[in-house]
Amino acid sequence: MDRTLSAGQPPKHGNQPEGGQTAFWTASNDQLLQSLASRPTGLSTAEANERLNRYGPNLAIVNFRASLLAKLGKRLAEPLIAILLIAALISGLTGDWQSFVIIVIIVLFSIGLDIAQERHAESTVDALKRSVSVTASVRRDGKIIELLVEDIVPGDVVELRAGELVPADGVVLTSHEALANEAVLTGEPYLVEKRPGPSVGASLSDAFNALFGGTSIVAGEAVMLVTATGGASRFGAISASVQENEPPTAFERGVHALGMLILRLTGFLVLFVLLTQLLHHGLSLESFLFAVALAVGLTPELLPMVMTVTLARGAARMAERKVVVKRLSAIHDLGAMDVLCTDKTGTLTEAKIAHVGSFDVAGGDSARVSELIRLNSRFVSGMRSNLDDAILAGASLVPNDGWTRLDDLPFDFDRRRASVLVARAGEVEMITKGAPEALLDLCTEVERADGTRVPLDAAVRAKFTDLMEQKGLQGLRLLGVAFRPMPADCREITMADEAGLVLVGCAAFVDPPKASATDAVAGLIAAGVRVKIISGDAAPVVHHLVETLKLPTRGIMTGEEISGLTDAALAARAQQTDLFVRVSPDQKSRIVRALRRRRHTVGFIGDGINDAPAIHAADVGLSVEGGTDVAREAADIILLAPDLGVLAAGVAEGRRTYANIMKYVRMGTSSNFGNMLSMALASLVLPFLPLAPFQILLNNLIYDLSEIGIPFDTADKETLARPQVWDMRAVLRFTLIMGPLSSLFDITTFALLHWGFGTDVDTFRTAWFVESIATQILVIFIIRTAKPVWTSWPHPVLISTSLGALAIGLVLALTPLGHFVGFVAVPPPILLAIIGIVVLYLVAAEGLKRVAMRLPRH
Ligand SMILES: Nc1ncnc2c1ncn2[C@@H]1O[C@H](COP(=O)(O)OP(=O)(O)OP(=O)(O)O)[C@@H](O)[C@H]1O
Ligand SMILES: [Mg+2]
Repeated sequence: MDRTLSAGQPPKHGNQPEGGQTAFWTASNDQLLQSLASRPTGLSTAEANERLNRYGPNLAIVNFRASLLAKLGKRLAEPLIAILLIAALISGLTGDWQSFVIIVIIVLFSIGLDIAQERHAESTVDALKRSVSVTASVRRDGKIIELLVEDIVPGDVVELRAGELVPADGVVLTSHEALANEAVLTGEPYLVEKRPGPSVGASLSDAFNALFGGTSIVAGEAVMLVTATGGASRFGAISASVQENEPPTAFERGVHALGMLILRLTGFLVLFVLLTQLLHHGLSLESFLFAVALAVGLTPELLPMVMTVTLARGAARMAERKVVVKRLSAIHDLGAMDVLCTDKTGTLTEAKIAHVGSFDVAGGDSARVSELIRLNSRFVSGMRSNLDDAILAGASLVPNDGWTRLDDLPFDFDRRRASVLVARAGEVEMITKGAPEALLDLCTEVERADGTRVPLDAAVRAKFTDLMEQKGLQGLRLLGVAFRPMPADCREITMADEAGLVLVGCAAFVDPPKASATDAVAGLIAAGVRVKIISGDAAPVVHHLVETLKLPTRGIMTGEEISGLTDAALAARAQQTDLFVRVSPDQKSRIVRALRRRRHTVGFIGDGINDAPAIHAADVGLSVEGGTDVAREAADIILLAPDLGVLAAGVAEGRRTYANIMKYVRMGTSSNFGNMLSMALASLVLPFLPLAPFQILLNNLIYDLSEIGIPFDTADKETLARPQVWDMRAVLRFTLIMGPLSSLFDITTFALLHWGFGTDVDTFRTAWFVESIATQILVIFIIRTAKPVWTSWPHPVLISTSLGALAIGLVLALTPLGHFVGFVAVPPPILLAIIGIVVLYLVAAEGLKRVAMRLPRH
């Protein structure tokens, strides 16, 4: 079999089964270049365009956005809608065309609204996502260009650096200490070294020369030849299934559980009504249709629409404040978030790092330190950090000092250092820079200002440690600098060479604190969000920052302490601690998981490679526009302006979303449910049905209309002031208080009409219709807020949809138009009595809601 050929000819669409892909990594690079008709300098634009047409875009999920038809199909299959459609069918078959038409309108209305809103939401989110999409450096026409990942084709040659995502499947052409994180593919947290092949084994674990789309480079650099893109790549198939089964948020689970509960209650109620009707009046078509109409009335068919619209509006509003939401449901998590973890650079500081000086072991100014650290930064490969930029800021670009680079060991966040091997006039030296405390442990000697070397004894060590502490407390970030003379024939270095070093001193950097952070943190704390700082930097620097910004924090833990703790012990400690210093990337995510174990809803904001695992582990992962690709890819939300202040606005948005969905839920569980329940009960006592089946449906349709405005509503300051988490007990409490209240007034109405006024069937139904519509709709103004109704003003859209729907209902019931649906003129005394009951109900609801909405005590 010609495996190289099939690797070069990926299918245009479709998911190849995992493992169904050939082991392209067993072919030599020359073979692959040949079969892909490519060369190390890359493709030409013409070739690339032709291939883009042939193979399609490099998207993990081809046509993931389902077609309109598929969306329609999905919705028609939902149980709620299925119930409605069966009901319509039965009505139609039994000749009840009015019910048939009304149910069909309800279905079309709810599905149409839902799909339209979802499409709108998708296009909003897609546009936003595109604005933060990831690019790759591709060799085209002999130049290096930044290209959207989706435009990459088989045969492309891509340059990868630490912090970047691998955009497609391919092989390593050349590499320099490249380490890949393939956890998405293998589940293994270890970093895998990548170097040119071919490899001999066909299994995934042998593929040291293969790079897979969706994994990332965390250290070093590599140049890759793309062999498969889009759905033909290995990760394409996996991510398609992952994406579809994204686990629901706690909030979505709660809403779903409630939906199922209502569904079950509905089933029970319908059977109950059917049975009693059967016993009382024998089998009748009308009572059957009545039961069906009750079921329709009980279904919260607008819930999906309310969820999508509130989220999409939330996303759009957040976009205005330069916050891009990649995963819509993250808005819920943001509203529920009660702990925010942040790294230091960029969020709490300006990330404008400047190299302000260097000192030797005795604390004196040192030009030697500056010279060595510059050599290191100049020759080191891999990710260029902002510290390197600061070091090289003043230096000339191509200094003619005779030094040449032989080899290097790029920076990674676990070693926290970087080394270069350099030579000049036969003299070979390794120069290492990194976190000074750790560097100190690798040193055996120190170089003094006069150039002499002395052993690094306890006294020197203590003095130097003291010095670092002092400088750190002044807010200076430090990088230690050391060197090691190497044999003249040395051409390569390994990690084992990073020992027996000669310490020279430290370079000092400033990164000004961000003044706006003080208010932003205060705002978050006032909103019930605890802020924790998780930094790879040293304790004194973080302390200084916290003091300068006057951040209220308690407790501190170091990475060293954390590494000695079990997950359970860490969970207990992490809750009480706000500062974490010298932590590794892995520890950042351990802290996040520990806090989640303690039932906190945790946010994590960061920009580096070292933050990506924690961003991924958090309930809501946040990154910033300038962050590394891996961090931005792992994030659910991206801040275009790295400002914690906008985050407070995002949190408020999440809570508003939550509040509005709760309004719909409360309406459904109390007034609507109460009404339907009353009707079921009344049907047992009354010699006739309280409403004709299609009148119930009409009632339901008008009620639905009144609720379209809910997603637009405003939320009270009090609601925005604390994290909002789905609380089933609170929902049940509300239902058990407000539901019976509504039933009480319904039954009073029944009694008054039937026994008090002794009305005939049609008058009864007309009057009941008016009472039912008015109470159901108007109560929204009461239960939309926990505050006295007159102190909280609803959004104009909600006012108009509610009052508009009410007007339609009243016109239908009280004007000659009502004759078409079986209504008659209601005598004024009855009308007055109904108005009285409605007013009394609203007053009672206003009085009781405080009890019903009282927060559970923690
Ligand atoms: N380019 C580099 N070369 C050598 N050492 C480095 C380099 N960059 C960072 N370090 C060391 O690694 C440590 C951790 O890196 P860094 O401070 O970026 O972590 P972090 O968790 O992102 O911190 P922050 O909270 O400031 O964002 C630094 O304090 C420094 O000692
Ligand atoms: Mg950082």
